[in-house]
Amino acid sequence: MKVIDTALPGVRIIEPQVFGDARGFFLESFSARRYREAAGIESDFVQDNVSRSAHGVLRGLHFQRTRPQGKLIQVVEGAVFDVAVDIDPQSATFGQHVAVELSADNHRQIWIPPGYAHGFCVTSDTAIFQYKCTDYYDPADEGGLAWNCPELAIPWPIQAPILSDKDRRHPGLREWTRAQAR
Ligand SMILES: Cc1cn([C@H]2C[C@H](O)[C@@H](COP(=O)(O)OP(=O)(O)O[C@H]3O[C@@H](C)C(=O)[C@@H](O)[C@H]3O)O2)c(=O)[nH]c1=O
Repeated sequence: MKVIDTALPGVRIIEPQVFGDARGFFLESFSARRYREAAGIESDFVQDNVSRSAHGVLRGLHFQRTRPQGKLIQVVEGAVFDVAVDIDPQSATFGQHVAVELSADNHRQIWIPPGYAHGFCVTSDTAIFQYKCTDYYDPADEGGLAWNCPELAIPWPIQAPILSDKDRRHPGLREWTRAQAR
């Protein structure tokens, strides 16, 4: 498998080895020892999630405030534009993002360590999105940032995405940072 570093500390793109034959293909989507040795993922995953979304759906930007989740993400049907944002005010890359296409065709995964905001939008007719998490979901701990915050300047490939009510109400980076400092 191939591991590609990104501009954000610890955020890595992983290309699993794909074994194709006349029947289709096979790949290992996670293996604790190899992902630790090759990609530096030490984590114990405790929760696996699957979501299905239609074209133009955007979920994000999400994080958990006190129990941040590391996420190992892949798409098993369709394609998404996936984004991680550095939300650590002490970080040299605070406010910067990494974006990658994850699709059922390119088999790419992204590893986002705990402490980043994450979101994606669906560029295919539908997408099935699958991810492993290093901590449990806690609705009381959820935080969010506005997907279209001008300071983040994320080049989303979709202009008028379909959002949840919750995702329409998130603050921008500056407002969120100010609220943290209080
Ligand atoms: C995320 C999550 C949601 N839920 C429930 C809560 C709610 O009723 C329903 C839908 O929740 P949401 O609207 O928050 O789902 P969604 O917008 O898909 O949330 C996800 O977005 C992506 C971008 C992430 O990074 C994930 O960590 C997660 O925040 O599912 C769980 O039971 N467990 C979970 O782990």
